Parts: sequence; structure tokens; C-alpha cells
Amino acid sequence: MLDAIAKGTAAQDESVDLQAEFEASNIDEVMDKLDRELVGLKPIKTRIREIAALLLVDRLRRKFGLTSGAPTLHMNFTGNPGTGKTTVALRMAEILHRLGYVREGHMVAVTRDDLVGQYVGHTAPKTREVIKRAMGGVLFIDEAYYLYKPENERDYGQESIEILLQCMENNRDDLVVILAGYKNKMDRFFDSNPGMRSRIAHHLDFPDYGVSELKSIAEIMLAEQNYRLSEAAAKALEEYLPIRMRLPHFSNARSVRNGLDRARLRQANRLFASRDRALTKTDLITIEESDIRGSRVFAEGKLEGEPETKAR
Ligand SMILES: Nc1ncnc2c1ncn2[C@@H]1O[C@H](COP(=O)(O)OP(=O)(O)OP(=O)(O)O)[C@@H](O)[C@H]1O
Repeated sequence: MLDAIAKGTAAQDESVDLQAEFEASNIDEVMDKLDRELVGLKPIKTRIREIAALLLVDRLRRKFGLTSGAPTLHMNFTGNPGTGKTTVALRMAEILHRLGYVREGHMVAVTRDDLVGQYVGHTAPKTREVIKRAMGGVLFIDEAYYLYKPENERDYGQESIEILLQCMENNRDDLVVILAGYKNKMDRFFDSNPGMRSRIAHHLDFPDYGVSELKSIAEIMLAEQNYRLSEAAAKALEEYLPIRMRLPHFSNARSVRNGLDRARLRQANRLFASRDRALTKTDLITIEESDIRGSRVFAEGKLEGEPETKAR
């Protein structure tokens, strides 16, 4: 693949047009998509642009024979659940494809269970099969640290790690591995697996979203599905979000998506209950205040606050 990019044959006095290369790669289209579909994440978007620029320049250097061998592109995405790691990894796969660093640009997302078998002899074929599927694209390993279980001496995860390490080294020109998970767990994983750390070129840390970002995320998600919030529903959502953030199992944008799914369900039930009247398009697209306030979150938020109130 890389020899398809260039063979290091450009003459020393020949010039290259970085802008033309940039335009030809069409990566700005992916960048625009990233900007449009993902709220916030400024530091992440900046890093992606920097990586894209690095790869583009690397491609030009190759033309002059100034760089040899495939660059290391394996990455580590850390952050809490629902902060956009999988979505950004998908876009990264597209960028790497457009720049010619992987043949296909698809992404295979897996967890430990997809890589590690339960019995002796099962792990190697399982891991190899996943790698085979991911070849030419990105292999995204969510919660990668579960591959390593030091408390169990004979855990098969180690076997999978070793095969992955080998592939990450030998197939650098056609497979990019992105590891993902909580930052502290990932740090501990790298401490115990220095071989893995040394093969990672880029570490990106995804921040949690604030209330206003979560609200914008909700609006994007609703617009994508042809829904909108009434004014009172938008206010209710502003109250809902900080309560949901304090409750257990909060997972950023994923919680927003789940909360909206339930609001749509309540909207449908509300419309169904008044089915004796004709519905307008506005009825069908509008999420009303009661669809948001009907959430358990308001009751649970109160329950959570109760002991505190009693203690005072
Ligand atoms: N910044 C954002 N703007 C809009 N939507 C977002 C944003 N971040 C995440 N989402 C949406 O939230 C959902 C969860 O995101 P994603 O799966 O990428 O997160 P993740 O960090 O990989 O979390 P998990 O590990 O739980 O899968 C997706 O539907 C995604 O489209």
C-alpha cells in the first residue's frame, strides 16, 4: 500500500504542492463531518487535525525518499463511557484510508470476549480471526485492559496480547489498532505491558461533557431523527441533565441517547392515548415537557437528595 503512495523517486529539485495533496485526499470532508456531528471535543479535534497533517507531510517526505517504513499509527483513546471514542475512531479509520495508510478504512470493534477463548487452544484462532477481519482497517479494542488479568496466572488474555503485539509490529502498513477505555485502568495496563505502550504512537484523552454540551448533543440527536423539543421541554431537559449526571451509571452522550429514546417512547404513548383526534406533523415531531418530566430521573434525583435533606 505504501509503495502505492510513492516510491521515493522524486528528484531533489522537484516541488510538491501540499495544498493540492490535501485537497486530493478529501480529508477536509471527514474533518467537516467530525465538526458537524460531534459537539465540543476541541482538543480531540485539534489532535486529529495534527495527526492528519503529520501523515500528509509524511506522505510527501516519502516521495523524496526522506522517510522509510510505515509510521506507527496505533493509538490509545482514553475517557469515560459515552465521550465519543468509538465515533472518533470511525472517523480516524476514514482519514487513514483517504491518506492511503490502510487499504479499506473499515473498523472492527471488539472486546475481550471476541479475542479470548474459554478453553486451551481457542484464543489464538479467535484473535487471528479478528485480526484478519480488521486487516486493511482499524481494530478498535474497547476496555483493552481486560485482556490482562494478573490475578489469574494462566489467563488466556496474555496469549491474545502477544499475538496482537506481533501483528501491531509486523502489519504496521495495513492494520491500525486503537485501544480504548478508562484512563487510569489503561495507564495500569501499560505499566504491566510496556511492549504495548511502546507500540502506541498517539494518546488521546476524551474529556467528560458539560451540561450545555450535553444539551447540544441532545438537540443534534433529536434533529437527526426529525424531532424537536418544545420550549418547555428544552427547559425541562436543562433540569434533567445535571440530575442525570449525578446519578449512578451516567455515561455522557450515551446517557443522553438513552434518555431521549425513553422520551420518544413517552411521546408515542401520549399521542396514542389521544388517538381520537387528528394528529399534525407538529404533534409527531414535538417532544413536550411531560415527555421529559415523566422520566424516573426526576424521582430518583429527589430520592438521592433525601438523606442529605434529612441529615440537615
Ligand atoms: N460530542 C458528541 N456530539 C454528538 N454526539 C456524540 C458526541 N459524543 C458521543 N456522541 C454520541 O453518543 C453515543 C456514544 O458515543 P461513543 O460510542 O462514540 O462513545 P464511547 O466513548 O466509545 O463510549 P462507549 O465506550 O460507552 O461506547 C454515540 O451515539 C455518539 O454518536
